[in-house]
Amino acid sequence: MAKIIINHEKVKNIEEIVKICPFNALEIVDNKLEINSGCKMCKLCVKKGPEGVFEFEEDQRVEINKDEWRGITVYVDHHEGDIHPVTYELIGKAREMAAKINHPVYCVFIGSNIKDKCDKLLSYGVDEVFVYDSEEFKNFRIEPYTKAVENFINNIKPTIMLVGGTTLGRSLAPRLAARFKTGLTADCTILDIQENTDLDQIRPAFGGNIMAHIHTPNNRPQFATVRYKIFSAPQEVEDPKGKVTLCNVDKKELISNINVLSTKPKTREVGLEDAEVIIVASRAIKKQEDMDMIYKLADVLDAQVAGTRPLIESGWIDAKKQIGLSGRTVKPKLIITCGVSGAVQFVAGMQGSDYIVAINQDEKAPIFDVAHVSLVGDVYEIVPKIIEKIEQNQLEMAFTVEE
Ligand SMILES: Cc1cc2nc3c(=O)[nH]c(=O)nc-3n(C[C@H](O)[C@H](O)[C@H](O)COP(=O)(O)OP(=O)(O)OC[C@H]3O[C@@H](n4cnc5c(N)ncnc54)[C@H](O)[C@@H]3O)c2cc1C
Repeated sequence: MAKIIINHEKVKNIEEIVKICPFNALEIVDNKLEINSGCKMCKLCVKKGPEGVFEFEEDQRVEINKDEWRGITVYVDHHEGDIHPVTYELIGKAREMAAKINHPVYCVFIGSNIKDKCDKLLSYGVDEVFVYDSEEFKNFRIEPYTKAVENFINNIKPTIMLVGGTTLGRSLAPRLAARFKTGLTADCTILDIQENTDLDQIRPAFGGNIMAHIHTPNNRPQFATVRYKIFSAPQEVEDPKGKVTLCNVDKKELISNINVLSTKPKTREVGLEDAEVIIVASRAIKKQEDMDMIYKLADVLDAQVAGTRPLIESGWIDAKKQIGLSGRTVKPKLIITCGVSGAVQFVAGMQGSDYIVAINQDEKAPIFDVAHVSLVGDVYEIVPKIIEKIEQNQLEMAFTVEE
């Protein structure tokens, strides 16, 4: 890591020097100039400070041998052996990338009494599942789980680690990346691989206004988290050939400061992510009472109702029903957007939907760029017409007439 060094013997006017830093990272401690944790490494002090006081020192970069790191690994996210579907989606992406560089696909599976759950992973075409099955892993506790994955990485040296962007994954992946002093890109929306095994990690940045392309060229493994429903689960293979390898970590290494006294299962809500049909309300809906029209449409299509951020902010819809960059990512079979403009931050959360029907009175609305069916007109006229047609059992007509 790079650092900034202070040559104290060259410091003359200490009060003036501390003013240089716009982040207040320079301070006087016991009459001595110090750099605190507010330092952003902007190097302004080096450029603007008195000559010779500050020096920027970059560590010598140690070249890694990329050939020593083989395999794309998916961390198996589960609760008591019940595997989270994001795991299968990541296996699909891992297989696709592994085929390009001729690497194997691995899973690392940590828990208690989980050995017999490996068949499902193998059925998705995984080459090898590394299982850490022990009483110590009964409940997720960050320290022992980190230790097990650390053990796996040290032994197998995978070039990539893919982790679901779940509550658990978001806790585990950064800790591991820090332990291996390597990069982690959170919430990737696109992943690809280069011939030299560098991972192309693409995700929206700066409020969704740009797509950042991130690489980790000098470190291994490369960590990425991906939210549920970004990728699709692959087809199961007919004749799985992968194998299961049991692994162990010395119990002395599995010390935790967390003692789980009891656990209470939370009843799983059917979230937006699971909906097959979604109706999206937007700022085009003028009054809260008008939401009845949206709920009616949802009712006849057996759909869930979601909203754009302004609607959530108005309090008309629960925050869990927000679609987009700062909300949920969905991939339903059908999504009908009612007056949504199609801001990038919204589209980022739904563009993978199978069939997108968009209603907007502005024919230039960006939502039409991703829509399969574009209905240009007033949402207050079109939605009742769709409801009427569906009630008359003319679902297909509802769209073809207005197309
Ligand atoms: C960091 C950041 C994160 C964000 N995250 C999210 C997010 O997760 N989700 C999200 O939704 N937004 C998010 N936003 C906000 C986003 O930029 C947009 O402001 C928002 O999506 C717009 O919502 P809207 O389409 O309802 O409203 P508007 O953009 O105001 O669009 C209203 C649309 O309604 C149409 N219209 C009006 N009346 C009618 C009518 N009678 N019939 C038909 N059409 C009509 C108009 O033509 C217009 O296109 C985020 C913004 C930032 C900066």
